[in-house]
Parts: sequence; C-alpha cells; structure tokens
Amino acid sequence: MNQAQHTHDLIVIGTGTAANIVARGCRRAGWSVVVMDHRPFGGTCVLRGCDPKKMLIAAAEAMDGVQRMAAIDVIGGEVHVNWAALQHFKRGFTDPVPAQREKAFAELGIEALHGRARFIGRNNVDVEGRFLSARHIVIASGAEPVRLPIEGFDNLLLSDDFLSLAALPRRLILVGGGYIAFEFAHLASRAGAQVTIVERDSRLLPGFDPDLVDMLIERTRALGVQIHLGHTVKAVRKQGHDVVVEAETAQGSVSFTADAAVHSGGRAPALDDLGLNAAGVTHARGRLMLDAQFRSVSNPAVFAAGDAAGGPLPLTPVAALEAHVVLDTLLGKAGATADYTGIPSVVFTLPPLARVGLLEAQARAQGLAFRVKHEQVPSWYTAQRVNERCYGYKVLVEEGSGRLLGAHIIGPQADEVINLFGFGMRSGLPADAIRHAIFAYPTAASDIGYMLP
Ligand SMILES: Cc1cc2nc3c(=O)[nH]c(=O)nc-3n(C[C@H](O)[C@H](O)[C@H](O)COP(=O)(O)OP(=O)(O)OC[C@H]3O[C@@H](n4cnc5c(N)ncnc54)[C@H](O)[C@@H]3O)c2cc1C
Ligand SMILES: NC(=O)c1ccc[n+]([C@@H]2O[C@H](COP(=O)([O-])OP(=O)(O)OC[C@H]3O[C@@H](n4cnc5c(N)ncnc54)[C@H](O)[C@@H]3O)[C@@H](O)[C@H]2O)c1
Repeated sequence: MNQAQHTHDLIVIGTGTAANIVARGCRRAGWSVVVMDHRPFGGTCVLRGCDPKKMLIAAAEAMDGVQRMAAIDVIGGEVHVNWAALQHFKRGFTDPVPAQREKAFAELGIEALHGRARFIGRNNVDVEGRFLSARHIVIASGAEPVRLPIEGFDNLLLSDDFLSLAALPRRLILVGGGYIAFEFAHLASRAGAQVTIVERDSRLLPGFDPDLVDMLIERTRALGVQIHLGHTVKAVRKQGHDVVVEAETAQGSVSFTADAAVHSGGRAPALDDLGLNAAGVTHARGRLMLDAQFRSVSNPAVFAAGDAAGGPLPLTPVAALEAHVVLDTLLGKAGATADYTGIPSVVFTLPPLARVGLLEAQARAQGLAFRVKHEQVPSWYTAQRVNERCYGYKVLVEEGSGRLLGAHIIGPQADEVINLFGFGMRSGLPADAIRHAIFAYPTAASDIGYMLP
C-alpha cells in the first residue's frame, strides 16, 4: 500500500472526533497511519467541550431542580454547588482520556506523535523536527476561539479556562451571546455567580427559532443574568483584581466590571499555523476550499473533516459524519457525500433549547407551503410536573407531502425529544408516522403527537 517515497499511507493532523474516525478506519484497512496533536490526545469534545461541560451542568441541573421545588416550598434549606468538588468530579472523566487514547492508538498500530504539525510540501508535514510524508493527509485540527479585535484580548479567559477554573468567579462577564455564553451563564448562575452577557447583535442565537429564543431570554433574565444587546466589546482591561469590559453601543460607550470575563464570541477553523501555502492548499477568508468529499480543490492528496473543514454546523456529530465521508472516499467508495438532513442542535441551558431542520423563516424563504403549529405550553403535564414555566414548541410540516420540515422545542427534556424528530426527518418519515407512534407515558416524548400541526 505504502509507496516507497512516503513514510506513511496517511497523516492525520489532530486526535479529536474527526481524526480518530479517519485514522482508525484507515488503519483497520491495513494502512500505515500517523496521528499527532500538540495538546493532550482526545480533542475538544471530550476534553474541553461537550463532555466536561455537561459534567459541570449535572450540578446545575440538580440546583435547578431544587430551585424549582423550593419555589413551591416542597424543598427548603440551604443548598449550594461546591465548585472545587464539581471540578474534581469532572476530572474523574476527563483526566484518563489522553492516556486511554494513546493506548488505543498503540494497540491498533497507529503511530501517535506529540507535537504541532506544519505542512512543508504537498505530501509532507513537519512535526517539530520529524519529517513525514504520506499519500494522503487529513486536516482534522478543529476550531479555536476567534481572535476578536478587542484591546486587551488576552485578558479574556477562553472556554477551556472557564471549564477548568479552580474557583468560580463571583461576578462573570460573557463576551458574545451564543451557544457558549448561554450554557456557561446557566451553569454559573446556578452555581452562584452573578452573570452578564454582552452581545454585539440585536438578536441572540440566530440559528434557533426566534420565538423560543425570546422564551429562553426571559427564563435567563429571571435567573438574574443580565443580557445586553447591541453592545460590541472593544476593550478588556485589568483593574486591580477586577476586569473591566468596555463596549460600544448606539448611545456611546459603557463598561462592566467583574472578577473574570470569558470569550464566548465565536470559534473558527484552526488553520493559521498549518503552513497551508507550502502544501498548495487554497483557502479563503479562513475557510479551506474543498469539494463535496472534503478534498482540497487544489491538492488532491489533502482532505479535511470536522470543525477544520468549516462546514455548516461545527458540532461533534457533524465532525463524525464528515470524517466518515473522508474515510469512505479514501477507502475507494466513489461519490460519498455528507447528508446534513435532520441533525439536531441543542443549547444546553436549563431548560434546553433545541432545533432540527428548517427555521420558519428559512422554509418561507424557500417558498415551501407548510403548516406550522406554535404554542407556549407551561400547563402541559411535562412542565407542570417539575414546576417549569418555560415550555414551548414550533413544528413545521409540508402541505401535501406531510414531510417534517423543522421542529423547535424549549422545555424539560427538549434535548432528548428533539432526537426523535431528527430521527424521523433523517429517515424520511412523514409527520403522520410520528403521530401514530406510541410513546411511554408519562414521558416528554408523549407530547410529540400534540405538537404536530
Ligand atoms: C465549550 C464547547 C462546548 C461544546 N459543546 C458541544 C456540544 O454540546 N455538542 C456538540 O455537538 N458540539 C459541541 N462543541 C463543538 C465540538 O466540541 C466540536 O464540534 C468537535 O469537538 C469538533 O471535533 P474535531 O474532530 O473537528 O476537532 P477537535 O476535537 O477540536 O480536534 C482537533 C485537534 O487538533 C489539534 N490540532 C490543531 N492544530 C494542530 C496542529 N497544527 N498539529 C497537531 N494538532 C493540532 C488540537 O489540539 C485538537 O486536539 C463544543 C465546543 C466547545 C468549545
Ligand atoms: N451545545 C453545543 O452544541 C455547543 C456548545 C458550545 C459551543 N458549540 C460550538 O462552538 C461554536 C462557538 O460557540 P460561541 O458561543 O463562541 O459562538 P457563537 O457563534 O454561537 O456566538 C458568538 C457570539 O458572539 C458575538 N460577538 C462576536 N464578537 C463580539 C464582540 N466584540 N462583542 C460582543 N459580542 C460579540 C456574536 O455576535 C455571536 O452572537 C458554536 O458555533 C458551536 O458550533 C456548540
């Protein structure tokens, strides 16, 4: 398989979700494979993203439950989150991962290097003095926080830092009001912090249904979180032990003071240090130029997958989906493409906000004829049972075909229920098939039949 002039059949840059799938798949097919990472092996999701975040949110869920029951005098007394113990609990999951990954690579016969990779030719990579060459190279370098045009940018903590903080700041500012801001705000406020979100745009979470986002904003403000829209952060300064965040608004400058400020202002493909020009890999505005198989349009030896590929949804299941397309292509399957139908996305607030398929505005822009059902339903049993007032949904079904176009939910277990809609959409099930499904009662899924228009 290996041609004489190459050290390996395949070089994979990164050890996260996408890298792991391509490296293991090609190795199982008998290829000689080398992977590398300058950070601990495992990637973002398992070490610095989804998984550690949800370990921390487990405590916020417990606090949220206590607060909802305390509001009706069912539970009383002082309860608080022990942040240091929570971090210890989280590390019980994350700490073993790098060594487990290293062992798994070794057992499969995948060479694994610690160090930063940089292209030095069309088929060549340098990993801190080690020169490698391969028939194919897969860029699975993930994404990193955007370097925002903010004076004193380095005074911001990054999401990695926040997820590992030894002590929770008493006052916390989140710069940017997207996924990370909402999840961290709900976590930190349940854990006892005073939280402020400072967002540039006039609208929050544009990837989600605006009516449900309004419900989330109301629920978030009720926690005591301050949300400032139309505020572009321009500077972050240290002042003694405090951090001062300065923002520009239509009315002039304002400043906010806290113990820490966290970057929640977006992430972009991690391409800067790869030396792409040396490999003849074209890119524009921070995005690689790839074909439908995620192959570089200018260097057929090079592929990308996951966040590095800059696709429509920088999410873990999408990184896996794209990695499978690259794997299939490398192993000779012609015409493999990524089908993004029915991929759910969730903001893990309490309660969660979930979405799959088209937004109402997107369906209208596409000129589709559809029925839509939208309600706020705090009186439904699912919400009443846990004393949660925030429960609503919007579901879109195409006229004629009965095709599910989109589903949007905020409320208890929305993060689980959305998967059923996603499964239905991905499997091409008409709304009626889902209407006729029988779900265990009483579960949040048993509300689905009432949500369909
Ligand atoms: C705080 C946070 C929470 C998130 N929560 C969720 C969630 O709940 N659900 C969800 O679906 N998604 C979530 N995401 C997004 C998800 O983590 C990513 O979409 C996913 O991890 C991308 O996987 P990947 O394989 O593309 O890249 P990564 O897992 O990021 O792996 C890339 C690896 O490449 C390495 N690397 C980069 N450059 C080089 C180089 N030059 N040489 C060697 N190695 C290099 C990096 O160190 C890294 O380990 C979250 C992200 C963050 C930051
Ligand atoms: N649950 C999940 O699936 C999950 C959770 C966390 C992160 N992620 C992934 O990570 C990515 C990055 O998350 P994120 O929350 O950082 O980005 P985001 O793109 O969701 O939100 C960034 C926000 O910052 C604002 N902003 C940018 N510059 C600003 C400035 N100078 N002042 C004020 N506001 C500013 C933007 O207008 C935007 O609303 C997401 O796109 C998502 O793919 C996913």
